[in-house]
Amino acid sequence: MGQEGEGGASGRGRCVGWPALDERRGPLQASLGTLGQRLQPGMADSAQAQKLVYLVTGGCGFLGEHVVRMLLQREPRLGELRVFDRHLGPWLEELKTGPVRVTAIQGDVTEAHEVAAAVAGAHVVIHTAGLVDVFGRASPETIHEVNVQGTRNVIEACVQTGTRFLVYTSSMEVVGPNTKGHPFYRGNEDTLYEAVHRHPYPCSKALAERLVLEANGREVHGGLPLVTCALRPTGIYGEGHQIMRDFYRQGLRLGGWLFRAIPASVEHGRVYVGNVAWMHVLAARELERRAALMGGQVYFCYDGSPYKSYEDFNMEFLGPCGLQLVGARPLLPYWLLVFLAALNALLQWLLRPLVLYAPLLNPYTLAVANTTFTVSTDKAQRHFGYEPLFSWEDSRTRTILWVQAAGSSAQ
Ligand SMILES: NC(=O)C1=CN([C@@H]2O[C@H](COP(=O)(O)OP(=O)(O)OC[C@H]3O[C@@H](n4cnc5c(N)ncnc54)[C@H](O)[C@@H]3O)[C@@H](O)[C@H]2O)C=CC1
Ligand SMILES: C[C@H](CCCC(C)(C)O)[C@H]1CC[C@H]2[C@@H]3[C@H](O)CC4=CC(=O)CC[C@]4(C)[C@H]3CC[C@]12C
Repeated sequence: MGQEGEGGASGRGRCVGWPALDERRGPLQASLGTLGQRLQPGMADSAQAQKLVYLVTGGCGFLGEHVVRMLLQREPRLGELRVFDRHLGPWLEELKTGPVRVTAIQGDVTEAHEVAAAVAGAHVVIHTAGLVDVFGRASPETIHEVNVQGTRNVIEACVQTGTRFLVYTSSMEVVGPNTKGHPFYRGNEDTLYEAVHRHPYPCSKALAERLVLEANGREVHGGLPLVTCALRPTGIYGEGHQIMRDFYRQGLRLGGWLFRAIPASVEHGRVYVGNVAWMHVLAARELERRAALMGGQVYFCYDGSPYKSYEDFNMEFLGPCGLQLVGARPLLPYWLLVFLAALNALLQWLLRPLVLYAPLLNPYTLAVANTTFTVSTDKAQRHFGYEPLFSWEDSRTRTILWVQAAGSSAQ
């Protein structure tokens, strides 16, 4: 296991009301058969020029697409790129004409045999697939199944087939904000914080992250050790960010106005998607060479994005697109927001048999938006030489251009 991060913001908090890890064992072991004997990949004995097979799960999602494109642009050792997702994007077709073999695999991470087939023969797995739901769209069981059991299936597939390097997309949410609303101010991977989760999403990410870190050092098929690490993005923004697009459309519907709900003093950690993708690519590349240092470690994702409240940060992009945020202070008292959030939760529960009611405001999203959570760390730089690829100015410009295009295409 790793040498850093013990006892700090390690995400080994409590998931209130959730099953312990060992209660759900995956069926992969049984279903694999002789799959693991087909290929025995390992970068340790690879010649310098050997081309590598990468697998990106969730490769058609917001982050996954950026990871896929980043690998194609910036990973010279890439020989084949497997993109695994439940829903494949049409944009994948254009990538198939390039020099690197791109294999699109439609599959479900909860299906152990599908994961095993995709992993077999891969040198590196970047596991970004996940169910990102803090709005109550999916059931807690489904979130657990995809995020925890899906991750377990990925780990078991690596072990069975001999894949040695696994990078997991975790989340800041494995640390907090916690249910008590304690601020996490410019914290790092070692900052002490009481991680207590009640919501299914952070619970599932925390459990999955633990699985990944505990799998570090396990012997994979062929006898070599598995090397794993977890990256924890804060709130990701950039091209493809659906919530940003939704806020833009909402603002347009309201005649160009958005109304402040959260005090400007509440700082929220944000990181540009291109930099998060770059961090994944670098971590995956360096895992072999720096296995002793990086194995079993967690890294927050960070870049030069400014510390601001969630709404003020969004205005960095929505402002240049013509929207205005009304109010230097929240227009509604906080108790009223709490009441409205609770009302939304009640309505969601009452209406569930008839219709899915899943507004942005609920007790959980309000608590997250209203709690300071920012990171300040250089661990990724120290461990694997990460420097942001995109400056804040680049990230901002790229995001503005995307919001403008995405917003106008909806009109
Ligand atoms: N969006 C954010 O601000 C943050 C996201 N993350 C993590 O980053 C990862 C990617 O998130 P996003 O790109 O934002 O979400 P996304 O929803 O855009 O992408 C997730 C992808 O996973 C795929 N997927 C979902 N269930 C699957 C299944 N059962 N089998 C196969 N594929 C499946 C989806 O089809 C989708 O393409 C997730 O693991 C999430 O927890 C972490 C921190 C912040
Ligand atoms: C939707 C929230 C903002 C609405 C607040 C309102 C209704 C008062 O205007 C978003 C505020 C913070 C976001 C979350 C945060 O960025 C951390 C996340 C990490 C993840 O791993 C997944 C996404 C998210 C939970 C993100 C979701 C939207 C917010 C709650």
